[in-house]
Amino acid sequence: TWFRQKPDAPPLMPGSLPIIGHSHLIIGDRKRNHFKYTANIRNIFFCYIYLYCTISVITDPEDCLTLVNACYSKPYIYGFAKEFLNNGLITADVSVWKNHRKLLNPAFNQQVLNTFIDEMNVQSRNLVANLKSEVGQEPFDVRHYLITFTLSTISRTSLGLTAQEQTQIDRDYAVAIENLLALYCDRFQKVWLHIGCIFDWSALKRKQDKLTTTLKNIMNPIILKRKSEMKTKIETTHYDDTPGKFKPVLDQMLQMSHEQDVFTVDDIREHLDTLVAASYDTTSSALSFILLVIATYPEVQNRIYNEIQEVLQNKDDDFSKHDLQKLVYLEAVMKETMRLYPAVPIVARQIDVDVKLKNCTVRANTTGIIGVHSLHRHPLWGPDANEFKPERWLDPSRLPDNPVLFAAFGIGKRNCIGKLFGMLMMKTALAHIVRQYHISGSIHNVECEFDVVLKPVTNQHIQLKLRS
Ligand code: HEM
Repeated sequence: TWFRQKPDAPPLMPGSLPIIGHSHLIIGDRKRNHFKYTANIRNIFFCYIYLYCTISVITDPEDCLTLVNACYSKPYIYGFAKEFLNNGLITADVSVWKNHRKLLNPAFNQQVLNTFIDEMNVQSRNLVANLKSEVGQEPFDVRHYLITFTLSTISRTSLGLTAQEQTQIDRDYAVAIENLLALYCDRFQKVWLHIGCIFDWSALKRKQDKLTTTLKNIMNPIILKRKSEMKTKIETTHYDDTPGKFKPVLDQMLQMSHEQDVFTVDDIREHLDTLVAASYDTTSSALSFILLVIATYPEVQNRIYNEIQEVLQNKDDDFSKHDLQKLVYLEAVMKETMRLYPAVPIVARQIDVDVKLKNCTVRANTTGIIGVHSLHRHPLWGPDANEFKPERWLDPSRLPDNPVLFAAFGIGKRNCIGKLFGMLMMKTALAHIVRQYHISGSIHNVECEFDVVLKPVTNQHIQLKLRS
């Protein structure tokens, strides 16, 4: 109330009642909590407003940029994952984040990513092979196939694992990390467990400790083993540092740690766990939406298929970096889907200092929410902002001038470090799938759930037919 009384305070969202604010809008049965997509987003915003009276949802592109350039901290709920991810980029305090992000940025540049394409092809072929069991069958939920694909690709390229280590990641690590992320969501919804001393005595905390220990016990031996192998190679001058050669992110961090004395073993584990946690749910969810869109529009699917046929000389070859660059229509479809159905529909920042926006001031010690979903359907996209039109991405004059309006990977300096990685991994997988299968289904009646990311959960089934 004190904040709202200030003359330059942000306007209050409609629907607020005295004392209870917007909380009446989130009371309802399970069905109501499974809103259709747009309603679901509204629900999320209300939920936030209910939980934190001092929250501002920002949807003006210039204001969004002003805010993310002024504030790099994350709100306190990110602290739920601190015990597990600590100095990892998502949860790190600003001083550590600035330093580590600068060090890690080169590990995700285009040159390095090009060396990951072979592995992406291998994992995409595995995905296509796994999907074979669904060909000609009833409609099915593709999500768990996509999770397996994403997890294998990210762990192979980040960790460079042996087949045996990879099996453990696919089996034990995947289950534990999924359970841990679900646990954070559970805590988020039980507001009383936000209070540290109450949470510390809860069954949820005991479960969290067990899962965190399991995950640390899987990752730590992998790092220590590789560290000692690398040390031996460096000491015996057998270490191959040829530029352009595949080097997993783990090896890049170990090399930095050796040469610049920067990362501890704990830091490295936290970064690797963060990469897995930040990538597998987001990427598999984005891929689910894209497959659903491709399934919905047969003419779009045909155009993608024809583009693939034109680009590949030998129809069964792997996709090279040049082939992938030429798949411009596929990329347009990916971006347009991420615009209409962003896997991360909101991004949050802790506001550390008063920030003056165009028409109001958001106060220090409150939370700012960047409304990604609203930016993506902003009137600046034109009168067809709510329509699926991939062609707009092929003609720069049809795109809004302000790039902030596409925020699927966040905006500003603390945006997604895996943006290019995610796009490359998804493009390779989609090209392999569309080349092999004809997909049918519909996105129109899909209902979504929002936990860590937004994902399709009802009416999301697709069907596959082998292409002749
Ligand atoms: C389609 C796939 C993906 C989507 C939609 C996505 C989206 C996002 C978004 C919206 C953020 C938050 C930015 C912010 O707070 O402003 C983020 C952060 C992050 N993402 Fe992604 N991401 C994807 C894939 C990946 C992949 C493949 C990786 C790893 C290789 C990754 C690693 C990260 C990390 C480490 C952060 C934290 C960055 C920081 O705070 O410096 N993401 N991502």
